[in-house]
Amino acid sequence: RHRWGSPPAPSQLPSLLRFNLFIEKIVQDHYATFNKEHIRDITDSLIGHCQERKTTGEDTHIQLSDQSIIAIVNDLFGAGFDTVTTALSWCLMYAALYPDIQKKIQDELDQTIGRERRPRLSDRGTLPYTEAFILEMFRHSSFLPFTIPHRTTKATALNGYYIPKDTCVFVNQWQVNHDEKLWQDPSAFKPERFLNAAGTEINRTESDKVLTFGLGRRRCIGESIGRWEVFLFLTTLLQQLEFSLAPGEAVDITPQYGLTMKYKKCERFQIKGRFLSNGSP
Ligand code: HEM
Repeated sequence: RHRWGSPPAPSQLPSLLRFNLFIEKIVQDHYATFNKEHIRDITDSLIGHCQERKTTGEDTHIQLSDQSIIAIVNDLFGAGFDTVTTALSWCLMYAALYPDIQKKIQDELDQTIGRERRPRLSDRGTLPYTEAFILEMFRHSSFLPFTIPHRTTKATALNGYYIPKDTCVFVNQWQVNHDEKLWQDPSAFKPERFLNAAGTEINRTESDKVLTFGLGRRRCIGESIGRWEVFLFLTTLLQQLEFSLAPGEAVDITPQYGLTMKYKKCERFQIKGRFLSNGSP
């Protein structure tokens, strides 16, 4: 089965097979080294859950087969890997395109965390400009333009629209994130739009309008971990490194249509260490 529902095109099969084998091997390695006293990650936790049910003889209907464990790990990798790496690549692109904005993030990191230690998850509430930048990256790129297609299980009405049973429904997140009725100058990249006037706090009314993780019962289950990952990787990178466009590098950030949209062209960034006295990479 293709990651998110639709059947794979024949050209995708080899990489999908490789992906499945890759996950299968991870699960096998976990089985081989499993120790219920030392749960290392979600794969261990699923195996533990499975074995516990086997030994206690609990309701076998809910028992997970080994094959389902592979499928669940597969889904989590599939849904959680490309999304977070795509978010990070857009973060770096906006940082390189807007050096002043990148500098504001780095000033905030220098003032709040300093240079002696690496950023931690617990720093997140103390870096409003960085948080505003991440929100603006999600809004402006809208790299997941649509949510997963779902099907109505019964006829319903929404905002005065009648939707028959068995209709395919999904949300156009890109439209919401660029709606001129909701946003001032939606095509501009402005992290400040999410800050209060003093620049010290996130304006929750504005941030709640950004649509990135879907809506309702089938919204993303990895939202929280996804936001934390983007925060931690981005702050760790920008604390240490400065990203810029390489001279003569052809850059085209037109999003390429797909499940997650990547920018069209940028082969490399120029990267400098921030703490090296001669500034060399
Ligand atoms: C920046 C990161 C991420 C973004 C933007 C994102 C976005 C989304 C979106 C738009 C959906 C579809 C929601 C809908 O159809 O209404 C979704 C579903 C899902 N996401 Fe994420 N996601 C991210 C990270 C993750 C991570 C890290 C995981 C797992 C650890 C994950 C697991 C899932 C799963 C399992 C679903 C399907 C949920 C269901 O059908 O009930 N996602 N995600």
